Amino acid sequence: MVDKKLSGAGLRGQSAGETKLCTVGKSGSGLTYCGYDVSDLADNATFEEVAYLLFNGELPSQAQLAAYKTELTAQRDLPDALKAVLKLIPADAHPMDVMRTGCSFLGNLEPEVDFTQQNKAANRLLAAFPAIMCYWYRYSHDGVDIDCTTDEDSLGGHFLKLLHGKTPSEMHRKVMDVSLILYAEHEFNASTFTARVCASTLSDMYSCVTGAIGTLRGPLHGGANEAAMDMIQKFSSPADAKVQMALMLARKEKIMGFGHAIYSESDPRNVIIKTWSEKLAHEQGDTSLYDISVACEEFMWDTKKLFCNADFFHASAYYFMGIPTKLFTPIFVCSRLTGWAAHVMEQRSNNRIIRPSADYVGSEPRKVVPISQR
Ligand SMILES: CC(=O)SCCNC(=O)CCNC(=O)[C@H](O)C(C)(C)COP(=O)(O)OP(=O)(O)OC[C@H]1O[C@@H](n2cnc3c(N)ncnc32)[C@H](O)[C@@H]1OP(=O)(O)O
Ligand SMILES: O=C([O-])CC(=O)C(=O)O
Repeated sequence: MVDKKLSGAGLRGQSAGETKLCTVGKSGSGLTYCGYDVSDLADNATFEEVAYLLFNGELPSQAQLAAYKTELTAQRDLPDALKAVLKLIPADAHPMDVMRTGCSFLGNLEPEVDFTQQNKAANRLLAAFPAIMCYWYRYSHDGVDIDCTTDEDSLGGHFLKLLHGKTPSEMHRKVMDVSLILYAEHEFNASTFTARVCASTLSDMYSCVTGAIGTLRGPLHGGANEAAMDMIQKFSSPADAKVQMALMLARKEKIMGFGHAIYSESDPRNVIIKTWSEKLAHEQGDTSLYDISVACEEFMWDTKKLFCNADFFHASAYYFMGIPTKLFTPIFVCSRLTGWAAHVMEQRSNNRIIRPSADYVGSEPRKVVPISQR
């Protein structure tokens, strides 16, 4: 086997197509959606505006946003047949498997019959994902058959109310909204590339998204926010974090929530969610988990020059809002659905089946020896 880095393993550094949707790490850092800096969007737009931007290429006017939100709000409830399926999934199932099944099953009930329905299918999934996650969670964990509609205006607020059964604070609504914006789109990351490969065969939207969910599930990708949470909860103090992490590195373990395939200097989403994590820590009057997280960040930079990616401070931020760890990656799904669907639409608009080649490193040509002689 040749050296992974020299051989271009993981297609690193190779262009696999064009996109108008996003730039990532152009100068070591930096993230833009359709030309807008992500920090500008996080400060001055809502997640629904970002979803509209990714699907339409432009930010909405006031009237367009109002119409879009009305459309989304009307589609939040789930069909009874889907609720019945979600009720069958046990409490110890992984919620990403629930999301995958929920997406796939909805595709059976409301198929995307042809590509003129692509926006309809994408918006339906966007509106329904919080309920798919929370309906299953509340039924399997609390035995409650929740109402899948709420009076919350934003998707983030809607999710929090479904989960906690009470009206979220203004600050929690804002943090959810920012989080959904930060996770919305990221060029040809592994899950989006999965969706584009699937789209390139002219498959349907639900298949593209179902495949992408499976790819996001892994701890080297979206699953890192859960893995980071599991790790920081094991540390008793900032000093302990540094000792434990040194031991992990000595054992050649990966530290989840650090490093990135594209950014070389920093992940611009980190500073934004870190700021909110700190505010949430102060709001709830216990900064110990935030302090431990900061110690992890300092240690990884000092010892390995590795920086936090988007996932690391999302862990503590979600924790401070009372979100169970196992739902962290499904929230990523609720957001990244917008990027996936936008890429599916872009792929379809100028399609050629994605089919790279492989360098063959197997046996020389040989003949089949009859089974009795092997
Ligand atoms: C939203 C997202 O999906 S962001 C990514 C979320 N994933 C994680 O946080 C998982 C932890 N991080 C990682 O596994 C990696 O950094 C990835 C998967 C994100 C990127 O992988 P790659 O592009 O292959 O990493 P890269 O080639 O830059 O690694 C360089 C070196 O740093 C090491 N390294 C990279 N990240 C880490 C880490 N988190 N912990 C310890 N070592 C690391 C690699 O093992 C490699 O070491 P080596 O030269 O001795 O082999
Ligand atoms: O781009 C990547 O490889 C991973 C990532 O940060 C994301 O998908 O948000």
